[in-house]
Amino acid sequence: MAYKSIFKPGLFKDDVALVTGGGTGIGRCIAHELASLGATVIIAGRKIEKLQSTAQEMRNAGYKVDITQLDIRNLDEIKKSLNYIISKHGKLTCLVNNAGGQFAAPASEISPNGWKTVIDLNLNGTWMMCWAAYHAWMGEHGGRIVNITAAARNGIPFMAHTAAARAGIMNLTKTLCVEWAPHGIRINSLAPGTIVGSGMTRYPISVQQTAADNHWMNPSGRYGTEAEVSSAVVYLLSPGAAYINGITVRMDGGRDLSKTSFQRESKIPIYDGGLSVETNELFMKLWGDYKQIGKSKL
Ligand SMILES: CCCCCCCCCCC/C=C/C(=O)SCCNC(=O)CCNC(=O)[C@H](O)C(C)(C)COP(=O)(O)OP(=O)(O)OC[C@H]1O[C@@H](n2cnc3c(N)ncnc32)[C@H](O)[C@@H]1OP(=O)(O)O
Ligand SMILES: NC(=O)C1=CN([C@@H]2O[C@H](COP(=O)(O)OP(=O)(O)OC[C@H]3O[C@@H](n4cnc5c(N)ncnc54)[C@H](OP(=O)(O)O)[C@@H]3O)[C@@H](O)[C@H]2O)C=CC1
Repeated sequence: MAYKSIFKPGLFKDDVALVTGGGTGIGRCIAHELASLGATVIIAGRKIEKLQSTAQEMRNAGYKVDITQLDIRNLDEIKKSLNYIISKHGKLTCLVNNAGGQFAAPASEISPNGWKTVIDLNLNGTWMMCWAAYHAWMGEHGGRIVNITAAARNGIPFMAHTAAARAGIMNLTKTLCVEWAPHGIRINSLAPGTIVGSGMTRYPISVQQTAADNHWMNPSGRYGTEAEVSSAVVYLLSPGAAYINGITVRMDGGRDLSKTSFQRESKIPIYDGGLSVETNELFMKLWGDYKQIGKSKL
C-alpha cells in the first residue's frame, strides 16, 4: 500500500538515500516515506532478515529499494556498504543516521563495558557514518544528513549513557554544520521523545510500564508515531529546508516543557502515514484515539 506522505510526489526522485536501522520501526517508516516520494532508498542494519522483509514490503508497494548489511560500530563494514551504494546507485545524496539504542539502568549500575557499548553505538557509530559519507561522496558533491537522537536536553534518568551520547551528537551536528556547509552539506538532528513502535517493545516489561506511566506528564496526552518522526525527517532532507542547518528539532509533544501531569484524553490528532506499526496493547492505549489506527499490528 502506498505511503500517505504529506509531501509532493516525486520530491526525492533524483535522490539516493541511506537509512541506517531501516529494517524496523522509525527507520522503516522513513524508508517508506522517502521511497514513496521517488527516492532510491537503501536500508542498512545488522540483521539481514529484517532488511529483506522491509525491502520486500517496499518492493510490493512499487518502490526503489536496496539493502546493505552493516554494523555502524565497524568502519570497514561502513566503507564497504558506501562503496557498494555508490558503485551500484551512482551517488549518496541523503543519509539518515537512525540506528541506535540503549538499555535502562541506574547510572551506578552501568558497567564500564555497558557504558562503552552505548557510546560506541550511538555517538561513535553516528560519527563514523558521517565521516565515511563525507569521504565516500558528500565532501565532494554535497548532501543532506539527519541524525535521529533522543530528547535528552535535561538528561534521561536511568539512561545516562545514551543521554550523554545523544547530547554529543547534537553538538557534533553544530560543528559539522559549520565545517561542512562550504562543501554543500546540510546536517541536522531530530530528537524524539517516546514514540510508539518496535523500539519500545524491545525493553523489559518493567521499563515499558515505567514509560507508559510517564505518559501522563506529556501535555499532548499521547506518545508520538513513527510517521510523525518521519515527516519531520523528510522535511529536513527536502529542498524546502535548504536554509536549516546545524539544528536539533525536539519532537516530544511538549514533554520537555511540562512540570505537571495531564490526566485527560489527547486533543492532538494522530498522523500515521497509513503504515502498520509493530507495537503492543500497552503502548497502543497511549495513543488517545488509537482505535483509528486499525492497521497497527498487535
Ligand atoms: C528503570 C526505568 C527506566 C524507565 C525509562 C523509560 C523512558 C523511556 C524513554 C526511552 C526513549 C528511547 C527509546 C528508544 O530508543 S527505543 C529504540 C531502540 N531499542 C533499544 O534500545 C532496545 C534494544 N537495546 C539493545 O539492543 C541493547 O541494550 C544494546 C544494543 C544497547 C546493547 O546490546 P549489545 O548486545 O551490544 O550488548 P551486550 O549484551 O553485549 O552488553 C554489553 C554490556 O552492556 C551491559 N548491559 C546490557 N544490557 C544491560 C542492562 N539491561 N542492564 C545493565 N547492563 C546491561 C552488559 O552487561 C555488558 O557489559 P558487561 O560486559 O560489563 O557485562
Ligand atoms: N522509539 C522511541 O521511543 C525512540 C527512539 N529513538 C531512537 O530512534 C532510533 C530508531 O528507534 P526505533 O525504530 O524506535 O527502534 P528499533 O529498535 O526498531 O530500531 C533500531 C534499529 O537500529 C538497528 N541497529 C541497532 N544497532 C545497530 C548497529 N550496531 N548497526 C546497524 N544497525 C543497528 C536495528 O537493526 P539490527 O538489529 O538489525 O541491526 C534496528 O533496525 C534509535 O536510534 C532510537 O534510539 C529515540 C527516542 C525515542
